[in-house]
Amino acid sequence: MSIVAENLTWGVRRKTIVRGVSLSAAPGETLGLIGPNGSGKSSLLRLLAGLKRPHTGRVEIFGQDIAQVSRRALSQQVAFVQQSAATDTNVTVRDVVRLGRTPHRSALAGWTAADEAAVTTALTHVDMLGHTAQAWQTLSGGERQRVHIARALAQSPRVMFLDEPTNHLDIHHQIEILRMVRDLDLTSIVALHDLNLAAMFCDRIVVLQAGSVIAGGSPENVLTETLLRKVFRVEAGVTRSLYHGRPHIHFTAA
Ligand SMILES: Nc1ncnc2c1ncn2[C@@H]1O[C@H](COP(=O)(O)OP(=O)(O)OP(=O)(O)O)[C@@H](O)[C@H]1O
Repeated sequence: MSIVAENLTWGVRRKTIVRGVSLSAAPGETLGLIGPNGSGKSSLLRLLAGLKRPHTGRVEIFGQDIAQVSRRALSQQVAFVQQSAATDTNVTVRDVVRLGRTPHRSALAGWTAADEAAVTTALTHVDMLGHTAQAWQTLSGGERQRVHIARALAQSPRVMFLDEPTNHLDIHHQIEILRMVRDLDLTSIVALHDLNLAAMFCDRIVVLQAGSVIAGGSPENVLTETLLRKVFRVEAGVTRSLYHGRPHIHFTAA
């Protein structure tokens, strides 16, 4: 397994936010994390990426307990695309993406051709090569999001955590980014609000409710009308799409 989490619990003061979560992801798998607002998706991703320490439980990435690994060693393997991540203002798009190479560079070595190639490939993947020299603060919301994804890709991670990566993106780029995440040769766990996109692009889906995993499995097995009613409080019909063969959710407007 690429990622194994066992019995993760975390909270603040008397509030438990992540409750006994166990999950795993196989090499190359795209695992979707869904759940209502406040169900603990971002908190869980931060635990998995080692940005927060769990109160109980452990996370292993490629067999190593992340609590025992240095931050630098961890960031050579793991990239995290956070929700609305801030970036210093007086920098270009290229500068932001170059930061992704930091974990792979030593204090003595200069900027290498391999670093340059990783940056160019990452910018190409997110369709931002034409904006390389543009000032970060002049980008649109969706362009900023794509540049943050490029920074994570430039890190050449083996595992990627993405928190709502399709926020701010138009439908073309939502589909392009998720297709890319699915097709990249790395393991990813991605929090998504759009359940139809989760159905289309995730190999498996884990459902969080009030900090606990209440369902997990293939999109077909997880995205049922009963679950949508119980967890998301919506009435919906689920059919098999004629276009991609995955479940498609039809919400009622009445
Ligand atoms: N540091 C903190 N202090 C207090 N409460 C917190 C803290 N971090 C998270 N929470 C609370 O924990 C709950 C889960 O938050 P989290 O951001 O993990 O949920 P989420 O599923 O990602 O939500 P959304 O879908 O709205 O992004 C929320 O009620 C949030 O207010």
